[in-house]
Amino acid sequence: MGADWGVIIVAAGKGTRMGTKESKQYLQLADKPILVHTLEFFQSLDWVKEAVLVVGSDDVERCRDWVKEYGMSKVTAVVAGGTERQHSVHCGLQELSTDWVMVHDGVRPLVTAEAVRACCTQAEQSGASVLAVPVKDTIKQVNEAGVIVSTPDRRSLWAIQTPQAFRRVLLLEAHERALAERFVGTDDAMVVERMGVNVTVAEGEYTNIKITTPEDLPWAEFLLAKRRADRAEGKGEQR
Ligand SMILES: Nc1ccn([C@@H]2O[C@H](COP(=O)(O)OP(=O)(O)OP(=O)(O)O)[C@@H](O)[C@H]2O)c(=O)n1
Ligand SMILES: C[C@](O)(CO)[C@H](O)COP(=O)(O)O
Repeated sequence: MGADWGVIIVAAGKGTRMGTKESKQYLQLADKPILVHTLEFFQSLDWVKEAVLVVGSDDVERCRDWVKEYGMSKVTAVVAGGTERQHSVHCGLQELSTDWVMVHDGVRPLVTAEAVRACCTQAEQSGASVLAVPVKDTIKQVNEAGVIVSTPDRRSLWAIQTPQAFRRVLLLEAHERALAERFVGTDDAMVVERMGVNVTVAEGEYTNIKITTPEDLPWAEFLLAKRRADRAEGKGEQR
């Protein structure tokens, strides 16, 4: 990686689909809250110089305490997010000064350095790149009556993940425009794509799951335990 990078970790969601009283990013995964795993991961990447954490307004103080407690020296700001994920990213963007930025979901704690490196390397070449994996199932488009209306060619379908990596000025301009035009998308690539800018995909890993619904939790526990066991045997990524 030629450049210094910053990362915005968005964790201001309510976790409605998880259905727990405590928002999912604060649930325990093995020995630590999910969000702490994610923060520790980015703290460990040598090309990441700055991190901004975006959380719900009621959680800012406890997260600032965690940043101190867990020694997250790269976290330069903990700020309150907005009503939609996109608004939370916009809040985080105001706090970053690096030329290159990644946006990452706080609830994707199992991303690997190899995948993030691939995404950042590709972004430095193309200006905008996101991690993604080819879709493994046959996908159908279904209408309101439950009837299949089309079967898109699977070879062109990718499941999009984070991090999503961009030149900061590009992402800022795209977010400002989306805000002014009241466009709300489900990821950052969408706000950049609509400006007519090409966003490339970098192939990631199926294990970079977004913890979304209750069945994701035991799956994440398993993947984390396996990764730790592999590391103890000197296999896989060491950090
Ligand atoms: N207003 C929001 C909404 C989401 N997020 C963050 O964006 C990431 C991906 O969103 P998702 O998995 O959809 O999380 P939630 O919005 O919390 O989940 P749900 O849609 O089930 O309520 C999460 O880390 C979430 O905290 C955010 O920072 N601000
Ligand atoms: C950005 C994302 O992680 C890509 O998969 C996703 O769009 C996040 O939010 P969602 O609410 O689950 O769509």
